[in-house]
Amino acid sequence: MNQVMSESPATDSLDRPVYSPGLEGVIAGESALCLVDEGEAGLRYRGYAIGDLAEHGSFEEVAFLLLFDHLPTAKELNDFRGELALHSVLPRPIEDFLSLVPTGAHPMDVLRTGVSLLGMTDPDAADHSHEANVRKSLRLLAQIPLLVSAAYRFANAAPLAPPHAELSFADNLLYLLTDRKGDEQARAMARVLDVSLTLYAEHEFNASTFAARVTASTMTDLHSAVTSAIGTLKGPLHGGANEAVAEMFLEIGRREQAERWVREALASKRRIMGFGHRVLKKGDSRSAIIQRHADSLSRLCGERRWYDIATAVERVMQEEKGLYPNLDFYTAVAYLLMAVPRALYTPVFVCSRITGWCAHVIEQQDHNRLMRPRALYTGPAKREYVPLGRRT
Ligand SMILES: CC(=O)SCCNC(=O)CCNC(=O)[C@H](O)C(C)(C)COP(=O)(O)OP(=O)(O)OC[C@H]1O[C@@H](n2cnc3c(N)ncnc32)[C@H](O)[C@@H]1OP(=O)(O)O
Ligand SMILES: O=C([O-])CC(=O)C(=O)O
Repeated sequence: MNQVMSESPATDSLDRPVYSPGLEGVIAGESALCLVDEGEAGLRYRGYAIGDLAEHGSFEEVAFLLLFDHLPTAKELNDFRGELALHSVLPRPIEDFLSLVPTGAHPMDVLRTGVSLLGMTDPDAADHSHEANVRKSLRLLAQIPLLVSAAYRFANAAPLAPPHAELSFADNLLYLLTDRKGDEQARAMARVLDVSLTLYAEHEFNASTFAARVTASTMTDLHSAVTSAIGTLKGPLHGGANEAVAEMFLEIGRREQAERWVREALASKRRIMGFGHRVLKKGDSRSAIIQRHADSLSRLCGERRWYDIATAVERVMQEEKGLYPNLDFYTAVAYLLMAVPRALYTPVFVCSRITGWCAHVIEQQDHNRLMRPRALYTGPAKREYVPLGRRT
């Protein structure tokens, strides 16, 4: 603890408890994982600038940094990759579970239940220590891409894809999601996917991470906290937005239709997915990074349609609402180019954010205080109980 916190709730000038709808602006805890700053400091993971990590690092380095507090040496990175390869296997009950999934279930729902099941089969299921939490985190990081891929392939009666231990995390994920690996386009796609995984890995007390920390603060198991987080990420105001952005691009169809589509949507009070942010009111620095990569990938693939629609939508949103794109917006352009199945966009977010969630759960439980805020009561005052037989 750097600061001494007052034990009584914060009050305003009239001595009323401070209430902020949606907890906007509320400091709800301490964390050494991520700095979200709209000023010069920008976005940093454990002190490292996001631009440096995305452009010069790899997602595996970022995952190691978040879980172990320092950037890995070459040997540590090699050992980390080896350990992930070792854990790249799904236990038998997962296969049985996939055969029971109802047709048409969303992969995020399959993932939520699948991770819950992984919690029951984890060799450290009964151990909630720091060391066990780290081991569980590594297993989840290795298992989630397999679960995402298996769920999708099972639902589409496609053969399961085995993981390739010699591939990087992003190369392997691209292969699991799209069957692509090795050629020039696939290498460029995997590089952009790697950047997007780095950008998605961590973002302070966003809704899903906060849900994970609230759950973890009861000192329950790590898989329970991750299950809470997956359910929270799924919503379209949070991680579900990346899939919704792609749906919007498909609905718009052609660049020439973008302006009219957006103006009509705004006139009918629709929210435009991929714009706005609770904290980043002057723009999301991650967006410029993924936009640059989506642009180069569009050129390489000779497919400008999605990028052109996106820039047209962005221009109208700037003019009409003064709102900036968030990370989900140009990420959808990149994933469309990679031909990632749309229902897997938010599960790909999970493949990355699992690192941030696990690091937060570990941090929460290492310095725990139960999260239990208060509510401002708005219900009726005293009411007399009327026995059932006399109620009209
Ligand atoms: C990785 C991530 O999770 S990033 C977020 C992904 N989510 C999305 O892209 C969904 C679309 N965006 C939104 O719904 C919002 O911007 C949120 C939920 C992300 C943040 O919202 P808040 O901080 O609560 O902003 P709030 O809802 O108060 O909006 C402020 C104003 O901007 C408008 N606004 C905000 N976002 C949008 C949007 N995407 N489209 C249209 N108008 C918007 C609101 O209608 C409101 O206008 P008003 O003052 O005229 O009523
Ligand atoms: O911080 C937030 O509220 C949402 C977000 O951008 C993220 O989770 O990456």
